[in-house]
Amino acid sequence: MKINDVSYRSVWVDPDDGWSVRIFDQTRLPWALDILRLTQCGQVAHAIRTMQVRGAPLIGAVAAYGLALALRVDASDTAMERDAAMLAATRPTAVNLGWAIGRMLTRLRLLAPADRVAAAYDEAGRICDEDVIQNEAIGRLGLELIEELHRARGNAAGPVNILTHCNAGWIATVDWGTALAPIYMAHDRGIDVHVWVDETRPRNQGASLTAWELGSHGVPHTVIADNAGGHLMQHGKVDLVIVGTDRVTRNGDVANKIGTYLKALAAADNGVPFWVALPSTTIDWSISDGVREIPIEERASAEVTHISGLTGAGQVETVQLTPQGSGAANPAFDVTPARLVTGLITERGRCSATADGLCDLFPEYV
Ligand SMILES: CSC[C@@H](O)[C@@H](O)C(=O)COP(=O)(O)O
Repeated sequence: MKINDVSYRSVWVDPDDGWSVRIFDQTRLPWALDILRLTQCGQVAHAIRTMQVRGAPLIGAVAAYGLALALRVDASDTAMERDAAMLAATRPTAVNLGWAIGRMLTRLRLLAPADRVAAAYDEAGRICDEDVIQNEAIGRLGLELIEELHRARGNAAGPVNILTHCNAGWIATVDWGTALAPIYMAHDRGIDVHVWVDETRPRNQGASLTAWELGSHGVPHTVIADNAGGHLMQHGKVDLVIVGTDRVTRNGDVANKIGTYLKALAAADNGVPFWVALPSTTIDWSISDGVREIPIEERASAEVTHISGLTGAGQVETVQLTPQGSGAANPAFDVTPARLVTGLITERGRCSATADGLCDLFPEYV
């Protein structure tokens, strides 16, 4: 995607030195566009844990480069296995992280230590390139959905109103995004779209990241408090919900940012289609029951008790919202049962959120 007419991916190898890894510091967006240079595996782990990089596909891609950085220091079997396990444990819910590390190890274990660094950069690059191709395909296939809705409503009916939660845009992936890819393509084709952006407490990925992305691309959008979606749906102001996901079970249960489940309930109650966009790297074929089997990340309570923003003087400031002594819990994801999901948009096509639907598209996993 472009920022100020310059094309970027959300992770890349520094072209000047050919080995260090560049990312945007997403904890500074939308207030500052800081590009970080990562030179050590430990820095990559820190970036993932502190959410300088976040979003399921992106943390997998960045962790892959983290392993390449680790191998530059020590490419022995013991060190490689240790560093891979450390990177894989940085965040528990998004399956893309374990998938990317597993794919790296599958290739690297076959090689002598001396051959591992070059192969690791090559494999991490492939993971990134494939992510871009998959997300572009999701964009095209999701665009058909928006076009169908647009045709059914007729041009005079005003914009197609789409609600999204958290940030499943290009900075949550290597490029394009998942939930936002169809929206970018619809907008680029001249379809009148408007996005309701859930603020997505506690870390506000909607208010800060999705709003920034959509604004930078010129897509009309409105930020809403997390609790507003149900009301808007009751009043016919949402035509479609599209969200991303961090892990989908083989029967179509969907883990995504905390609050997604409540949006799915409200959508079901109001007959609003609720679609989930994902690359196949987000499917966990080993589990079926999302509520029982998907590990849900519990993050620091300070993310709930405090909030950051820009002061009138242009400084980023963090302030406390809660009284001293009030405890806070911070489950970072929830699971939307498959029965509440209208369908899944993958790089191979759209399907129902069922084992049959997924297996028809991905027969190699039956
Ligand atoms: C294309 S990204 C899909 C999900 O990763 C996204 O919706 C999400 O929940 C991200 O959570 P985050 O905690 O910001 O990493």
